[in-house]
Amino acid sequence: MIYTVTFNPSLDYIARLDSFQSGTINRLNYENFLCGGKGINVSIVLKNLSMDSTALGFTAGFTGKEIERQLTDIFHCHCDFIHLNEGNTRINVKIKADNETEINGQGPDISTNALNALFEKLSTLQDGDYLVLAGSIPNTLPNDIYEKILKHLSDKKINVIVDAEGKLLVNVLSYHPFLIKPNNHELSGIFGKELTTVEELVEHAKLLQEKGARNILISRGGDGAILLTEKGDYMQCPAPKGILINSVGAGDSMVAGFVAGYINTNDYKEAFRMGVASGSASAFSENLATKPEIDNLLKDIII
Ligand SMILES: Nc1ncnc2c1ncn2[C@@H]1O[C@H](COP(=O)(O)OP(=O)(O)O)[C@@H](O)[C@H]1O
Ligand SMILES: O=P(O)(O)OC[C@H]1O[C@](O)(COP(=O)(O)O)[C@@H](O)[C@@H]1O
Repeated sequence: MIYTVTFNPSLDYIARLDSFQSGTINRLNYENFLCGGKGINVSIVLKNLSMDSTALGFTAGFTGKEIERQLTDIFHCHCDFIHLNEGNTRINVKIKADNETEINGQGPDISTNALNALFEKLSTLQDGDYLVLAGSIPNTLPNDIYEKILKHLSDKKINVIVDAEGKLLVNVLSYHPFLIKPNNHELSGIFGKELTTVEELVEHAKLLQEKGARNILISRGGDGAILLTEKGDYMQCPAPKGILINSVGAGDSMVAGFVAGYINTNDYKEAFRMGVASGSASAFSENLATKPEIDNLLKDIII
């Protein structure tokens, strides 16, 4: 089974306009509310690739209800969220004008009881399962929470994928996650310096491998991606050419594509191709990538 965990889901408010000016009234020419949050997006793209998963995490209030409605009724994903008694799941604002501006909320508090309920659900995972821990946590939680989950599961052989920033990510490395997916900015942030060339990115990703990560997928937006595998090799892939429409969820789609590709083929190169195709297919469409969109790019991706 595949499980995704989103501590901090979001209703993504996509606001499109020709140009955006702060300090004045801006009128939109397109708006939409899409359920989001990193693990949730992974579950949706997995489903688009005909792979079932269970979306776990925390939802609250009217926004939380809308996320569950969309996930179940529109995307046909299986979800098993813990409902928080107070607050509302955040709304993240994505302004698409001459450039992209994102305003991500902080998210509701997660009580100790709710946290315990998640750990209980995770106790049912079994050897061979895949677990995707993705996205930020409300800042009332300690940044070793992903590490605590891995510790809780350490007596089982779970393939853990972590897509998170800073300490939240670095703290899990000693538990040998199957895959981590920093983008180039997140990798730079971990080392406190701007990493731009392939050589610099690979050199620093290797340091994270030395700390325990098995496979590292570095996404680089329109510049493509790099994969370092546990076999000690690395490969890179340019991004397919296309028109950028909405990059929200491109990284999550890449994670979903990689996991689906690996489960189907047991081959890192194929998983990497599927990851790149899925990330770019999402970037080239208004919504998250569908299978036909992914297949259409996949045929031209050569590594
Ligand atoms: N402008 C783009 N053109 C083509 N592919 C893109 C573009 N933006 C993202 N992608 C694809 O999606 C992947 C993940 O995107 P990225 O922006 O790096 O992730 P994140 O959303 O986590 O920051 C990239 O490696 C690439 O394959
Ligand atoms: O949890 P974070 O880091 O605030 O990110 C949440 C945001 O990330 C997304 O999941 C998109 O992620 P990516 O663009 O990195 O794939 C949005 O749906 C959501 O608004």
